[in-house]
Amino acid sequence: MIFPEDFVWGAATASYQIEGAVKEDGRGQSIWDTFSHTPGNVADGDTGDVACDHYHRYKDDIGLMRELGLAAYRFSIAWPRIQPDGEGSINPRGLAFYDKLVDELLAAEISPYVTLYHWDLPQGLEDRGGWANRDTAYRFADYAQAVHERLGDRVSDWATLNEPWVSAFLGYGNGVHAPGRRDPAYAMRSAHHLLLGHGLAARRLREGGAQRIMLVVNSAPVLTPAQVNDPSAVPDEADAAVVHRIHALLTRQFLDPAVYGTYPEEVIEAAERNGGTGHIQDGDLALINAPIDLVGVNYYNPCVVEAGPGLPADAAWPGSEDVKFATADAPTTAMGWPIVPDGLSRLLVRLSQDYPQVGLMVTENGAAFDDVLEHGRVHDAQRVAYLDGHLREVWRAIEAGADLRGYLVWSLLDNFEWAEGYRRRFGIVHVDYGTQTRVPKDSALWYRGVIGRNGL
Ligand SMILES: OC[C@H]1NNC[C@@H](O)[C@@H]1O
Ligand SMILES: [Ca+2]
Repeated sequence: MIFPEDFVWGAATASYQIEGAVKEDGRGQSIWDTFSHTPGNVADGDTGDVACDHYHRYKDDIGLMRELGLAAYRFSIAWPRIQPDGEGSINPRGLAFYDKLVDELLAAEISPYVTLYHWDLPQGLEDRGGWANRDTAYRFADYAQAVHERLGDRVSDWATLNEPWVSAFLGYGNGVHAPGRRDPAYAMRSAHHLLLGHGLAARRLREGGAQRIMLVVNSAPVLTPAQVNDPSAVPDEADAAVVHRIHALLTRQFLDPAVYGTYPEEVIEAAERNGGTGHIQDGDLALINAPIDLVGVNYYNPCVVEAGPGLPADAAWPGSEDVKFATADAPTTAMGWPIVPDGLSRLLVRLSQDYPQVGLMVTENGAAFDDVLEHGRVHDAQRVAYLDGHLREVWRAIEAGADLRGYLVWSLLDNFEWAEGYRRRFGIVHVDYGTQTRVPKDSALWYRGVIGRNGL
Protein backbone atom coordinates (compact mmCIF):
# COMPACT_ATOMS: atom_id res chain seq x y z
CA MET A 1 0.00 0.00 0.00
CA ILE A 2 1.78 3.13 -1.26
CA PHE A 3 0.34 6.49 -0.24
CA PRO A 4 0.01 9.59 -2.46
CA GLU A 5 3.27 11.30 -3.40
CA ASP A 6 2.71 14.36 -1.21
CA PHE A 7 1.11 12.54 1.74
CA VAL A 8 2.31 14.15 4.99
CA TRP A 9 3.75 11.83 7.66
CA GLY A 10 4.17 13.24 11.14
CA ALA A 11 3.54 13.11 14.86
CA ALA A 12 1.57 15.21 17.33
CA THR A 13 1.94 16.51 20.87
CA ALA A 14 0.42 19.30 23.01
CA SER A 15 1.98 21.97 25.24
CA TYR A 16 0.65 21.04 28.68
CA GLN A 17 1.32 17.36 28.06
CA ILE A 18 5.05 17.64 27.27
CA GLU A 19 6.56 21.06 28.08
CA GLY A 20 6.83 21.26 31.88
CA ALA A 21 8.54 24.52 32.94
CA VAL A 22 5.13 25.76 34.07
CA LYS A 23 6.51 28.82 35.87
CA GLU A 24 9.36 29.63 33.55
CA ASP A 25 9.88 32.77 31.47
CA GLY A 26 6.70 34.44 32.65
CA ARG A 27 4.22 31.64 31.90
CA GLY A 28 0.90 32.27 33.62
CA GLN A 29 -1.28 29.63 35.27
CA SER A 30 -3.61 27.56 33.11
CA ILE A 31 -6.81 25.75 34.08
CA TRP A 32 -4.84 22.49 33.85
CA ASP A 33 -2.32 23.74 36.42
CA THR A 34 -5.23 24.49 38.73
CA PHE A 35 -7.07 21.25 37.95
CA SER A 36 -4.07 18.91 38.22
CA HIS A 37 -2.99 20.49 41.50
CA THR A 38 -6.46 19.89 42.95
CA PRO A 39 -6.31 16.53 44.76
CA GLY A 40 -8.43 13.75 43.28
CA ASN A 41 -8.60 15.08 39.72
CA VAL A 42 -5.62 13.29 38.16
CA ALA A 43 -4.43 9.71 38.66
CA ASP A 44 -1.54 9.34 41.11
CA GLY A 45 -1.73 13.10 41.78
CA ASP A 46 0.25 13.69 38.58
CA THR A 47 0.64 17.21 37.18
CA GLY A 48 2.23 18.80 34.11
CA ASP A 49 4.79 20.66 36.22
CA VAL A 50 7.70 18.81 34.63
CA ALA A 51 6.13 16.38 32.11
CA CYS A 52 8.75 15.59 29.43
CA ASP A 53 10.69 18.79 30.18
CA HIS A 54 10.33 19.52 26.47
CA TYR A 55 10.65 23.24 27.16
CA HIS A 56 14.35 22.62 27.84
CA ARG A 57 14.88 19.53 25.66
CA TYR A 58 13.17 20.59 22.45
CA LYS A 59 16.39 20.60 20.41
CA ASP A 60 17.11 16.95 21.24
CA ASP A 61 13.47 16.03 20.67
CA ILE A 62 13.61 17.63 17.24
CA GLY A 63 16.75 15.62 16.59
CA LEU A 64 14.68 12.50 17.37
CA MET A 65 11.98 13.64 14.94
CA ARG A 66 14.57 14.08 12.23
CA GLU A 67 15.98 10.61 12.86
CA LEU A 68 12.47 9.20 12.43
CA GLY A 69 12.11 11.06 9.15
CA LEU A 70 9.01 13.02 10.18
CA ALA A 71 7.86 15.50 7.54
CA ALA A 72 5.58 17.35 9.98
CA TYR A 73 5.31 17.94 13.70
CA ARG A 74 2.03 19.08 15.24
CA PHE A 75 2.42 20.91 18.54
CA SER A 76 0.33 23.37 20.51
CA ILE A 77 1.15 26.79 21.86
CA ALA A 78 0.50 27.42 25.55
CA TRP A 79 -1.67 30.53 25.62
CA PRO A 80 -0.50 31.32 29.19
CA ARG A 81 3.08 31.65 27.89
CA ILE A 82 1.93 34.28 25.38
CA GLN A 83 -0.58 36.16 27.56
CA PRO A 84 -0.13 35.06 31.21
CA ASP A 85 -3.56 36.35 32.18
CA GLY A 86 -5.22 35.54 28.89
CA GLU A 87 -5.40 39.06 27.55
CA GLY A 88 -3.38 42.21 27.13
CA SER A 89 0.34 42.56 26.60
CA ILE A 90 2.36 39.77 25.03
CA ASN A 91 5.02 38.01 27.10
CA PRO A 92 8.11 38.23 24.82
CA ARG A 93 9.94 35.31 26.46
CA GLY A 94 6.94 33.04 25.97
CA LEU A 95 6.64 33.87 22.29
CA ALA A 96 10.42 33.57 21.90
CA PHE A 97 10.30 29.89 22.89
CA TYR A 98 7.98 29.05 20.02
CA ASP A 99 9.94 31.24 17.67
CA LYS A 100 13.06 29.18 18.41
CA LEU A 101 11.07 25.92 18.23
CA VAL A 102 9.82 26.79 14.75
CA ASP A 103 13.29 27.77 13.54
CA GLU A 104 14.73 24.51 14.90
CA LEU A 105 12.02 22.51 13.12
CA LEU A 106 12.62 24.29 9.83
CA ALA A 107 16.36 23.70 10.18
CA ALA A 108 15.53 19.99 10.54
CA GLU A 109 13.30 20.24 7.44
CA ILE A 110 10.21 19.42 9.49
CA SER A 111 7.00 21.38 8.81
CA PRO A 112 5.53 22.97 11.95
CA TYR A 113 1.78 22.41 12.38
CA VAL A 114 0.59 24.79 15.10
CA THR A 115 -2.46 24.16 17.27
CA LEU A 116 -3.43 27.42 18.96
CA TYR A 117 -5.62 25.91 21.69
CA HIS A 118 -5.05 22.46 23.15
CA TRP A 119 -6.88 22.99 26.46
CA ASP A 120 -4.48 25.08 28.60
CA LEU A 121 -6.75 28.11 28.99
CA PRO A 122 -5.22 30.92 31.08
CA GLN A 123 -6.72 30.69 34.56
CA GLY A 124 -7.44 34.43 34.51
CA LEU A 125 -9.98 33.87 31.75
CA GLU A 126 -11.56 30.96 33.60
CA ASP A 127 -11.91 33.26 36.61
CA ARG A 128 -14.01 35.45 34.31
CA GLY A 129 -16.24 32.54 33.16
CA GLY A 130 -13.91 30.71 30.83
CA TRP A 131 -15.46 29.34 27.65
CA ALA A 132 -18.91 29.82 29.16
CA ASN A 133 -18.18 33.55 28.84
CA ARG A 134 -18.66 34.83 25.27
CA ASP A 135 -15.83 37.34 25.71
CA THR A 136 -13.29 34.49 25.83
CA ALA A 137 -13.94 33.88 22.13
CA TYR A 138 -12.73 37.40 21.37
CA ARG A 139 -9.71 37.04 23.68
CA PHE A 140 -8.83 33.85 21.76
CA ALA A 141 -8.96 35.71 18.44
CA ASP A 142 -6.63 38.40 19.82
CA TYR A 143 -4.18 35.73 21.04
CA ALA A 144 -4.33 33.87 17.71
CA GLN A 145 -3.60 37.06 15.80
CA ALA A 146 -0.61 37.93 18.02
CA VAL A 147 0.90 34.46 17.52
CA HIS A 148 0.31 34.47 13.78
CA GLU A 149 1.90 37.92 13.44
CA ARG A 150 5.11 36.48 14.92
CA LEU A 151 5.16 33.00 13.35
CA GLY A 152 3.05 33.33 10.21
CA ASP A 153 6.09 34.03 8.03
CA ARG A 154 7.34 30.47 8.74
CA VAL A 155 4.24 28.49 9.76
CA SER A 156 1.77 27.60 6.99
CA ASP A 157 -0.47 25.12 8.82
CA TRP A 158 -2.72 26.39 11.59
CA ALA A 159 -5.26 24.56 13.73
CA THR A 160 -7.44 26.86 15.82
CA LEU A 161 -8.84 24.40 18.39
CA ASN A 162 -8.08 20.85 19.40
CA GLU A 163 -11.24 18.83 20.06
CA PRO A 164 -13.75 21.48 21.15
CA TRP A 165 -16.14 18.67 22.11
CA VAL A 166 -13.71 17.54 24.80
CA SER A 167 -13.04 21.08 26.02
CA ALA A 168 -16.75 21.76 26.36
CA PHE A 169 -18.27 18.47 27.50
CA LEU A 170 -15.47 16.96 29.59
CA GLY A 171 -14.44 20.36 30.94
CA TYR A 172 -17.86 21.81 31.71
CA GLY A 173 -20.21 18.79 31.27
CA ASN A 174 -19.03 15.87 33.37
CA GLY A 175 -16.01 17.66 34.82
CA VAL A 176 -13.40 14.96 34.26
CA HIS A 177 -11.21 17.57 32.56
CA ALA A 178 -10.29 21.12 33.54
CA PRO A 179 -11.92 23.31 34.70
CA GLY A 180 -13.97 20.48 36.26
CA ARG A 181 -17.43 22.08 35.96
CA ARG A 182 -20.52 19.86 35.95
CA ASP A 183 -23.18 21.91 34.23
CA PRO A 184 -24.72 20.81 30.90
CA ALA A 185 -25.93 24.35 30.19
CA TYR A 186 -22.39 25.68 30.71
CA ALA A 187 -21.13 22.91 28.42
CA MET A 188 -23.53 23.87 25.62
CA ARG A 189 -22.60 27.56 25.94
CA SER A 190 -18.90 26.69 26.00
CA ALA A 191 -19.19 24.60 22.84
CA HIS A 192 -20.75 27.56 21.08
CA HIS A 193 -18.17 30.06 22.34
CA LEU A 194 -15.33 27.73 21.37
CA LEU A 195 -16.78 27.61 17.86
CA LEU A 196 -17.16 31.40 17.87
CA GLY A 197 -13.51 31.67 18.91
CA HIS A 198 -12.59 29.29 16.06
CA GLY A 199 -14.42 31.44 13.52
CA LEU A 200 -13.08 34.75 14.79
CA ALA A 201 -9.51 33.40 14.97
CA ALA A 202 -9.74 31.78 11.53
CA ARG A 203 -10.73 35.15 10.06
CA ARG A 204 -7.79 36.93 11.77
CA LEU A 205 -5.40 34.21 10.55
CA ARG A 206 -6.72 34.47 6.99
CA GLU A 207 -6.46 38.26 7.06
CA GLY A 208 -2.88 37.76 8.21
CA GLY A 209 -2.18 35.55 5.21
CA ALA A 210 -2.37 32.08 6.78
CA GLN A 211 -2.02 29.46 4.07
CA ARG A 212 -3.93 26.49 5.54
CA ILE A 213 -6.41 26.69 8.39
CA MET A 214 -8.02 23.69 10.01
CA LEU A 215 -10.40 22.80 12.81
CA VAL A 216 -9.34 19.67 14.69
CA VAL A 217 -12.11 17.52 16.12
CA ASN A 218 -12.31 14.27 18.03
CA SER A 219 -14.64 12.21 15.93
CA ALA A 220 -15.80 8.65 15.58
CA PRO A 221 -18.28 6.54 13.67
CA VAL A 222 -21.31 6.14 15.93
CA LEU A 223 -22.34 2.48 15.77
CA THR A 224 -24.63 0.00 17.46
CA PRO A 225 -22.86 -3.02 18.98
CA ALA A 226 -23.98 -5.13 16.00
CA GLN A 227 -22.63 -2.61 13.50
CA VAL A 228 -19.14 -2.67 15.01
CA ASN A 229 -18.25 -5.99 13.37
CA ASP A 230 -21.03 -6.11 10.80
CA PRO A 231 -21.32 -2.90 8.73
CA SER A 232 -24.42 -4.36 7.06
CA ALA A 233 -26.31 -4.71 10.36
CA VAL A 234 -29.51 -2.62 10.28
CA PRO A 235 -30.36 -0.96 13.63
CA ASP A 236 -33.97 -0.86 14.78
CA GLU A 237 -35.76 2.49 14.86
CA ALA A 238 -34.89 3.33 18.47
CA ASP A 239 -31.20 2.50 18.02
CA ALA A 240 -31.04 4.37 14.70
CA ALA A 241 -32.43 7.46 16.43
CA VAL A 242 -29.76 7.52 19.14
CA VAL A 243 -27.00 6.80 16.60
CA HIS A 244 -28.17 9.81 14.59
CA ARG A 245 -28.41 12.05 17.64
CA ILE A 246 -25.00 11.15 19.08
CA HIS A 247 -23.36 11.66 15.69
CA ALA A 248 -24.98 15.10 15.65
CA LEU A 249 -23.78 15.95 19.17
CA LEU A 250 -20.25 14.56 18.79
CA THR A 251 -19.29 15.55 15.25
CA ARG A 252 -21.91 17.63 13.43
CA GLN A 253 -22.20 20.05 16.39
CA PHE A 254 -18.79 21.34 15.36
CA LEU A 255 -18.33 20.58 11.67
CA ASP A 256 -21.75 21.73 10.46
CA PRO A 257 -21.33 25.26 11.90
CA ALA A 258 -17.70 25.45 10.71
CA VAL A 259 -18.37 24.19 7.19
CA TYR A 260 -22.01 25.09 6.56
CA GLY A 261 -22.83 27.77 9.16
CA THR A 262 -25.71 25.69 10.56
CA TYR A 263 -26.42 23.77 13.74
CA PRO A 264 -28.05 20.33 13.59
CA GLU A 265 -31.53 20.44 15.12
CA GLU A 266 -30.35 17.93 17.76
CA VAL A 267 -27.96 20.56 19.12
CA ILE A 268 -30.64 23.22 19.31
CA GLU A 269 -32.96 20.72 21.05
CA ALA A 270 -30.22 19.76 23.54
CA ALA A 271 -29.59 23.44 24.26
CA GLU A 272 -33.30 24.13 24.70
CA ARG A 273 -33.39 21.41 27.34
CA ASN A 274 -30.17 22.62 28.97
CA GLY A 275 -30.20 26.33 29.68
CA GLY A 276 -31.75 27.55 26.43
CA THR A 277 -30.29 29.06 23.25
CA GLY A 278 -29.93 32.64 24.47
CA HIS A 279 -26.16 32.48 23.97
CA ILE A 280 -26.59 31.95 20.22
CA GLN A 281 -26.71 35.47 18.86
CA ASP A 282 -27.77 36.52 15.37
CA GLY A 283 -24.75 36.45 13.10
CA ASP A 284 -22.78 33.99 15.23
CA LEU A 285 -23.10 31.08 12.81
CA ALA A 286 -21.95 33.28 9.94
CA LEU A 287 -18.89 34.24 12.00
CA ILE A 288 -18.22 30.58 12.89
CA ASN A 289 -18.51 29.65 9.22
CA ALA A 290 -15.11 31.13 8.34
CA PRO A 291 -13.56 29.44 5.30
CA ILE A 292 -11.20 26.61 6.34
CA ASP A 293 -9.03 24.36 4.21
CA LEU A 294 -8.98 21.15 6.24
CA VAL A 295 -10.71 19.28 8.99
CA GLY A 296 -8.30 17.54 11.34
CA VAL A 297 -9.68 14.20 12.50
CA ASN A 298 -8.56 12.67 15.80
CA TYR A 299 -9.68 9.04 15.82
CA TYR A 300 -9.10 6.38 18.47
CA ASN A 301 -12.17 4.18 18.52
CA PRO A 302 -15.83 4.05 17.47
CA CYS A 303 -18.59 5.43 19.70
CA VAL A 304 -20.90 2.49 20.46
CA VAL A 305 -24.47 3.30 21.48
CA GLU A 306 -27.95 1.81 21.69
CA ALA A 307 -31.32 2.98 22.97
CA GLY A 308 -31.52 2.46 26.70
CA PRO A 309 -31.03 4.06 30.12
CA GLY A 310 -28.58 6.89 29.65
CA LEU A 311 -25.95 8.61 31.75
CA PRO A 312 -26.90 10.88 34.67
CA ALA A 313 -28.09 14.29 33.51
CA ASP A 314 -24.83 16.02 34.45
CA ALA A 315 -22.86 13.79 32.12
CA ALA A 316 -20.97 14.89 29.04
CA TRP A 317 -23.92 14.36 26.71
CA PRO A 318 -26.72 16.85 27.30
CA GLY A 319 -29.80 15.65 25.46
CA SER A 320 -28.87 11.99 25.58
CA GLU A 321 -30.43 10.71 28.78
CA ASP A 322 -32.02 7.90 26.75
CA VAL A 323 -28.74 6.75 25.22
CA LYS A 324 -26.87 3.74 26.55
CA PHE A 325 -23.14 3.87 25.78
CA ALA A 326 -22.31 0.26 25.03
CA THR A 327 -19.17 -1.82 24.70
CA ALA A 328 -17.84 -3.21 21.45
CA ASP A 329 -16.95 -6.86 20.86
CA ALA A 330 -13.29 -6.02 20.26
CA PRO A 331 -9.93 -6.06 22.03
CA THR A 332 -9.11 -2.87 23.94
CA THR A 333 -6.10 -0.63 24.55
CA ALA A 334 -4.76 0.24 28.02
CA MET A 335 -7.36 3.05 28.01
CA GLY A 336 -10.13 0.44 27.69
CA TRP A 337 -10.91 1.79 24.22
CA PRO A 338 -12.04 -0.79 21.64
CA ILE A 339 -9.61 -1.44 18.77
CA VAL A 340 -11.72 -1.17 15.58
CA PRO A 341 -9.43 -0.12 12.73
CA ASP A 342 -12.08 -0.05 10.02
CA GLY A 343 -13.91 2.50 12.14
CA LEU A 344 -11.34 4.95 10.78
CA SER A 345 -12.08 4.30 7.11
CA ARG A 346 -15.82 4.32 7.80
CA LEU A 347 -15.42 7.69 9.52
CA LEU A 348 -13.14 9.27 6.91
CA VAL A 349 -15.37 8.21 4.01
CA ARG A 350 -18.42 9.57 5.84
CA LEU A 351 -16.74 12.90 6.57
CA SER A 352 -15.46 13.22 2.99
CA GLN A 353 -19.06 12.72 1.78
CA ASP A 354 -20.63 15.07 4.36
CA TYR A 355 -18.00 17.83 3.97
CA PRO A 356 -16.64 17.57 0.41
CA GLN A 357 -15.54 21.21 0.45
CA VAL A 358 -12.63 20.55 2.81
CA GLY A 359 -9.64 18.24 2.80
CA LEU A 360 -9.04 15.83 5.67
CA MET A 361 -5.99 15.04 7.76
CA VAL A 362 -5.67 12.43 10.50
CA THR A 363 -4.25 14.79 13.11
CA GLU A 364 -4.22 12.15 15.86
CA ASN A 365 -4.37 8.36 15.95
CA GLY A 366 -2.54 6.05 18.32
CA ALA A 367 -2.83 3.84 21.36
CA ALA A 368 -1.76 3.39 24.94
CA PHE A 369 -0.41 0.00 25.95
CA ASP A 370 1.47 -1.04 29.07
CA ASP A 371 4.96 -0.77 27.63
CA VAL A 372 7.98 -2.49 29.19
CA LEU A 373 11.46 -1.03 28.80
CA GLU A 374 13.98 -3.85 28.85
CA HIS A 375 17.61 -3.87 27.73
CA GLY A 376 17.13 -0.43 26.21
CA ARG A 377 14.24 -1.49 23.98
CA VAL A 378 10.41 -1.40 24.07
CA HIS A 379 8.91 -4.23 22.02
CA ASP A 380 5.49 -2.61 21.63
CA ALA A 381 4.10 -5.09 19.10
CA GLN A 382 0.50 -4.22 20.05
CA ARG A 383 1.09 -0.58 19.16
CA VAL A 384 2.71 -1.54 15.85
CA ALA A 385 -0.32 -3.73 15.10
CA TYR A 386 -2.70 -0.90 16.06
CA LEU A 387 -0.93 1.65 13.86
CA ASP A 388 -0.50 -0.78 10.97
CA GLY A 389 -4.19 -1.69 11.08
CA HIS A 390 -5.33 1.91 11.15
CA LEU A 391 -2.95 3.04 8.41
CA ARG A 392 -4.39 0.33 6.17
CA GLU A 393 -7.78 1.91 6.74
CA VAL A 394 -6.44 5.38 5.92
CA TRP A 395 -5.19 3.92 2.64
CA ARG A 396 -8.62 2.36 2.00
CA ALA A 397 -10.33 5.70 2.63
CA ILE A 398 -8.02 7.33 0.08
CA GLU A 399 -8.83 4.55 -2.38
CA ALA A 400 -12.53 5.25 -1.72
CA GLY A 401 -11.99 8.86 -2.74
CA ALA A 402 -11.40 10.71 0.53
CA ASP A 403 -9.09 13.73 0.17
CA LEU A 404 -6.62 12.65 2.87
CA ARG A 405 -3.60 14.95 3.19
CA GLY A 406 -1.64 13.21 5.92
CA TYR A 407 -1.36 11.20 9.11
CA LEU A 408 0.06 12.42 12.43
CA VAL A 409 0.57 9.73 15.04
CA TRP A 410 -0.44 10.42 18.63
CA SER A 411 2.05 10.76 20.13
CA LEU A 412 5.72 11.40 19.52
CA LEU A 413 6.51 11.02 23.25
CA ASP A 414 4.92 9.34 26.24
CA ASN A 415 3.36 12.29 28.03
CA PHE A 416 0.79 13.62 30.54
CA GLU A 417 -2.43 11.88 29.54
CA TRP A 418 -4.78 14.36 31.29
CA ALA A 419 -6.87 12.72 34.04
CA GLU A 420 -4.86 9.50 33.57
CA GLY A 421 -1.60 11.28 34.31
CA TYR A 422 1.62 9.50 33.30
CA ARG A 423 0.38 5.97 33.79
CA ARG A 424 -0.93 5.82 30.21
CA ARG A 425 1.76 5.83 27.54
CA PHE A 426 0.78 6.85 23.96
CA GLY A 427 4.27 7.61 22.70
CA ILE A 428 6.17 5.89 19.93
CA VAL A 429 9.14 7.10 21.97
CA HIS A 430 9.45 5.96 25.59
CA VAL A 431 10.11 8.60 28.25
CA ASP A 432 11.67 7.73 31.61
CA TYR A 433 10.23 10.61 33.65
CA GLY A 434 12.86 10.13 36.36
CA THR A 435 15.82 10.63 34.05
CA GLN A 436 14.02 12.23 31.05
CA THR A 437 15.75 9.65 28.85
CA ARG A 438 14.05 9.07 25.51
CA VAL A 439 14.09 5.59 23.94
CA PRO A 440 12.45 5.04 20.53
CA LYS A 441 10.07 2.07 20.84
CA ASP A 442 9.84 -0.61 18.15
CA SER A 443 6.81 1.32 16.86
CA ALA A 444 9.04 4.35 16.19
CA LEU A 445 11.49 2.23 14.21
CA TRP A 446 8.57 0.66 12.34
CA TYR A 447 7.04 4.10 11.64
CA ARG A 448 10.40 5.32 10.28
CA GLY A 449 10.22 2.47 7.76
CA VAL A 450 6.66 3.37 6.78
CA ILE A 451 7.68 6.97 6.18
CA GLY A 452 10.74 5.88 4.20
CA ARG A 453 8.62 3.65 1.95
CA ASN A 454 5.70 6.11 1.92
CA GLY A 455 3.48 3.19 2.78
CA LEU A 456 3.00 -0.30 4.17
O1 LIG B 1 -6.30 10.56 24.69
C1 LIG B 1 -5.29 10.61 23.76
C2 LIG B 1 -5.27 12.00 23.11
N1 LIG B 1 -6.59 12.30 22.56
N2 LIG B 1 -6.69 13.55 21.90
C3 LIG B 1 -6.17 14.70 22.65
C4 LIG B 1 -4.82 14.41 23.29
O2 LIG B 1 -4.41 15.51 24.09
C5 LIG B 1 -4.89 13.11 24.09
O3 LIG B 1 -3.65 12.85 24.73
CA1 LIG C 1 -14.54 18.00 18.83
